[in-house]
Parts: sequence; C-alpha cells; structure tokens
Amino acid sequence: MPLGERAGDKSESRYCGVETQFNDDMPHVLAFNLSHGSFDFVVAPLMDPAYRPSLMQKESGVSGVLPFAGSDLVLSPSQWSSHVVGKISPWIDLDSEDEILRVDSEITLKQEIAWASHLSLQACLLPAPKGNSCANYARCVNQILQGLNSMQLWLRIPLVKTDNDTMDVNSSNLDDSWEIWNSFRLLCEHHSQLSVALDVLNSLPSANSLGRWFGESVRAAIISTDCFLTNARGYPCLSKRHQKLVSGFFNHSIQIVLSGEPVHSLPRINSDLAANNNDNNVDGVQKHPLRPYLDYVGYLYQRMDPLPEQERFELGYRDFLQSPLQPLMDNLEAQTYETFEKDTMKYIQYQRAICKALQDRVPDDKASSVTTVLMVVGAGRGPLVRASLQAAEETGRKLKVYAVEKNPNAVVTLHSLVKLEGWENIVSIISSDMRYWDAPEKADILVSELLGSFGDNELSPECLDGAQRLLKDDGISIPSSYTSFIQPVTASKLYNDVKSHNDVAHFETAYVVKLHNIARLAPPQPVFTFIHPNRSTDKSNNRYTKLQFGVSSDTGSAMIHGFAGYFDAVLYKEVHLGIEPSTSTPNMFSWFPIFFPLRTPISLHPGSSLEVHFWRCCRPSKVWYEWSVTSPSSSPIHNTNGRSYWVGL
Ligand SMILES: C[S@@+](CC[C@H](N)C(=O)[O-])C[C@H]1O[C@@H](n2cnc3c(N)ncnc32)[C@H](O)[C@@H]1O
Repeated sequence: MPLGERAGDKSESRYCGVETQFNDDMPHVLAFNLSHGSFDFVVAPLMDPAYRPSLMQKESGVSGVLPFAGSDLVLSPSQWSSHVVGKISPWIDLDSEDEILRVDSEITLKQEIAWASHLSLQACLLPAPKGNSCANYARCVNQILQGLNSMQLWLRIPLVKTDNDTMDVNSSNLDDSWEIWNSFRLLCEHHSQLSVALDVLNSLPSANSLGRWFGESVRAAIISTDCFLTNARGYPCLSKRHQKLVSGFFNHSIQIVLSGEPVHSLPRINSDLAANNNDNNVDGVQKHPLRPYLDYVGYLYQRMDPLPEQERFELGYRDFLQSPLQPLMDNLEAQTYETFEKDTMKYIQYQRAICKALQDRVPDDKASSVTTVLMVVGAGRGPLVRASLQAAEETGRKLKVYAVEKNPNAVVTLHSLVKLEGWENIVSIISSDMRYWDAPEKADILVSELLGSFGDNELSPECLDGAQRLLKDDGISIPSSYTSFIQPVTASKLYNDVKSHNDVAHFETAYVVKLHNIARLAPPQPVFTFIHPNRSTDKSNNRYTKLQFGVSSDTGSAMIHGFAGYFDAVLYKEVHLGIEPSTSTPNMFSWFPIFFPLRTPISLHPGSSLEVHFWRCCRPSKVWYEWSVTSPSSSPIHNTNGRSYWVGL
C-alpha cells in the first residue's frame, strides 16, 4: 500500500520498504511485513548469513545446494519482482587483505546476484564498501553489470561528510562518503544500472552537501530507527532537518526503506516482542514493530504541499530530453502554437511592456491624434497582436499593426482571427520572412518573441538584425535585450540518457529539458547578451565567453555532467521575462531549461575552480555553440564546426 496521497494529489504515490533479517520462510516474511506491516516491499537477505563458500567445500568436499531463502517456487514471480529487493550478504569484503575472505566474497556476490536475476528481482542492495579502497569490489560488480538483465544494483553508501577541520571519531577515516561512490561509479564507467541506496544516519551533513545527492542516481534512502526522536506523546518523529531531507527524497522519487529494531516503547508495541518479529500479537491485534515509524513517514508524505497544477502537468516531462525547436528552418505545428498560447503570464508581461512603450512614445495629450505603428514580427497565430491591441486600449493610444509571419499555415489562422475579431481596419497581415519584407512604412515599436530556452538559440538575433531596417531610428524593440546563463550541474540521469545513444553526436547536442533530478552546484552566470536594435558598429553575432565557477567548501566534491542553460529577457525598461532561477517569471511554462552535456563528466573538488568556455559561431547557413572545460581538467571542445548540433538559418 503506497504511503497514501500527498494532500489530495492522486497523481503520484510513494512506496516504503523495510529491511529484514534472514528468514528462509519467505512467504512469512512477505505476509508479516506487507499484509500486517503495510510495507510495500522488503529488502531481504537471499542467503544464510553463516554461509561461506570456503567452509562449504571444507565441510562436504563438494559444493552442494546453496543455502538460499527457499526455492523460487515459494513466491510467485510477481511477488518476487514487485515485493522483494535482494540484500546481498553484508559480510562480503572484496577489498579485504584476507584472501580467503576476498575469494569467498566474490563467489558469494556472484551467486547471490545470479539467484536474484533468476528471480527477476528489480533490484539488489549491495553492501557498502568496507574501506576507502573499493577497486576489487568495483571490478567484480562491473563484471556482473556487463551481463546483467534489467536489475538495478543499489550500492549502499552511508550519508557521511565531516567538516575537514573536525575529526569525527565515529566516521573512521571516511570524510566524505560521496568520494567512495564517485570512485566506485568511475571504475564502473557510470553504468546506468548502478545506483545508490543512501544510509541515513542520525547526524546529517550540511544542506549543500546533501543537495549533491539529488543529481546522483539515488534509488533508495535507508532510514534507521536510530534517526528517530520521540515526540511528546512517545511516538517516533524526525528532526526538522531529517524531515526536510525525507521530503526531498519524496520529491525526487527516492524510495524510503526503514531499518533497525524499534527503539520506542509505545503502549501497544512491546519491543521485546517486536524483536522476535514472528509473534507481535498484542491484544489479539498483530502489529508490526516498525508500524509507528512507517505511519510517521506516511504522515510526512501526506503533509507535503500539493504539487501546483503546472508542476503536475509537467511531471511527465521531468528529466526527459527533447530537441530544441528550429522555428526558422521548420514551420511550427498547431499544437505547438496552442501550448504557447496557454501561457497567460508571457502575454501579460508583453502587454505590460507594450503599455509602457506606448505611453513613453505618445504623451497623454497626443493620445487621440498620434497613431503608433507597431509590427509584430513572428506573429504566429496572433497572441502578441491581441496583447498589443489590448495595451492600446488600456493606455488609450491609437495603433496600426502589421503582423508579419513566415509560416503560411499560421497566416491562415491570422486571417481568420482578424476577420473574427473585426480588426480589419487596424491589422495588416504580411505573409513573409521579416528579414526580406519591404514595408510600406517604418515602425515605432517592433514586437517579437523568437526566444529559445538559451535566449538566442532560436536565432532571434539574426531575425531581428534582418528586421531592424523596419524600425524608425528612434524606434523601440520589445524585447530590448536578452542574456543567456549557464550553471554547472550534477545530472546523472541525463548523462546516462545521452550516453545510451553510444555516439559522440548526442554528447554535442543541447537539449530542452524540465530539469528535476539534478544538483545545481553554483549560481548561474551570464554568457551572451544581445541588444535590439543593435546600433553598434559591430554587427557580428559571434560570441565567446570564459567563465569560472567555484563549489562551496561545505558542499564537498561533486561531479559535473554538464550545464543547465537559461535566459532572461528585458522586454522594456523594468519589465522582464525569463527562466533564470533567481529572477524567473512566476507561473510561466513556455520554456524549460536547456542542457549542454559533457562527454566525460568532471569531478570538482572544493577550492578548485571550474573554467568553462562557450562560443556562439555563425555562418550564412547556420548558427551553433561550441563548449569546453579547461580547469580542473580539459575536456574536448564539443561540437566543433557545429558538426553535431546547429540551428539552420
Ligand atoms: C516562438 S513563436 C511565437 C509566436 C507568437 N508570437 C506567440 O507568442 O505565440 C515564433 C514565431 O515566429 C515565426 N518566425 C520565426 N522566424 C521568422 C522570420 N524570420 N520571419 C517571420 N516569422 C518568423 C515562427 O514561424 C513562429 O510563428
């Protein structure tokens, strides 16, 4: 049974598992934890913990039947795959100095994974690496990964990061467990079936350091009963920081697993009985010893704010890579226009900007005598024409509008709109590319919306440069400028999706994507700015920018899989529009961010800085970006000559 509903939100559910002891009666394990305990799945050992291959051979002389938890027949295939995560024997230590232990570990790991694959389990939990060195463990797991069915391997990693200046005796010589994960996954070449199960302990690292994990492939968070505090009524509860972390897990679809013995003696829960798992029968009601902990986790889930409608609508787009539009080379389809047109906020901002421009252009005392010539260039199906007419009405200014559109299909809609609305005397429709139209007169105001997620990536600069001759010398362009931004991110899911294509071209392409499971490692920085009209003598739209990013010391080291890209546009004076996170226009959904991947992810240590280069390159037929990193290590230059990704003119 999922953790209930999130404040009336039926669109998502979350599941909660429980870590169990070895028990060769698997039907009982399921009945007890699922039916009576209301957990959704168990993380259960598959093999007797006393088993050691070396002892077996010594004892019997031959290797006999392995001490697995019952035959595959004891549960149905769907029970095995939906309700059991295999817990690999925690004693295994593939990097031990003791060769017998090392060999036993490798044999056992392979036997257990083979058995779990045979059962079609969805995942197995691998024990945490024992020390700071994990090369042999990683080698063995990597071998397994090469031939594995679709099963996920969750590497257990304790959530530990001590400040460098405080030596925590409890954490042995482990300063930052992220380093172990990083080392392990680098050795396994970022294999997409290798992910993390975080062991949440009662003390938590800093918020920045925790944030890194949301860009990693974390599938589960194991919360020990030791993490729980006791509320005034004697029930388990979590500290504010743990609560926030658990909400983060819910938001990032990380499954919760409860683990450990009950540490709260509640009226109806006797912990002695509870430890015995089998017969927790109090007052004739069989109650799972961890039920109060599960109830609390369910309460945290249900207490979360409901997802705003827009977020709910965008759920299916989360971390889904899309190719950016080519609105100049291709003609947009009706459904694309329809999506744009629903974005009320975008048109509200344009209308505000047009109102201000009209008022600046024509003083109140001339409002009834002066007619402003306004051109909407790239009018689509007319929403900016409507916004312009509404602005004229709102400010009492007289307007003459030219709606210029190069997509003949959208022009059909424009004609019927003008007729339907009775705008024939005010609006002229021009079916032409704005760069080549010979206008009968010049415009006071040129309104356009040719912006991509990265601002200039849909060739607004090239189109508006071509249309600038339509504007009077003192005319106004709305937008008057736009700036792109980038920010380094951990985005292991996106990286693996790009990698799955097995070619360089996909790593040299920018994608539009609703970023979700990512960690933003430093604040965004501006990349390229374009100003309209461009009155400078330098008309080139080629650009080059070098940026330096640092990661704060309390974050710890982090992996950079690529760059999130955004834009901010100044429509007119203080009216702006954009998706740069710190200034983004609320409730606007026309643009998801853009993502520029890196062919090889780069680890960044605190104190070192990341040096990034971005180029915008133009030829008569196409525009493209190239990008590279030169510090802390050099990447290749991505997308040389626009060989993999470009926007056609
Ligand atoms: C992003 S859409 C915006 C459409 C509309 N203004 C809106 O807000 O819904 C850009 C529009 O500009 C048109 N467009 C792009 N480049 C153009 C050009 N050079 N000349 C004329 N129209 C162009 C496209 O066909 C498309 O209809």
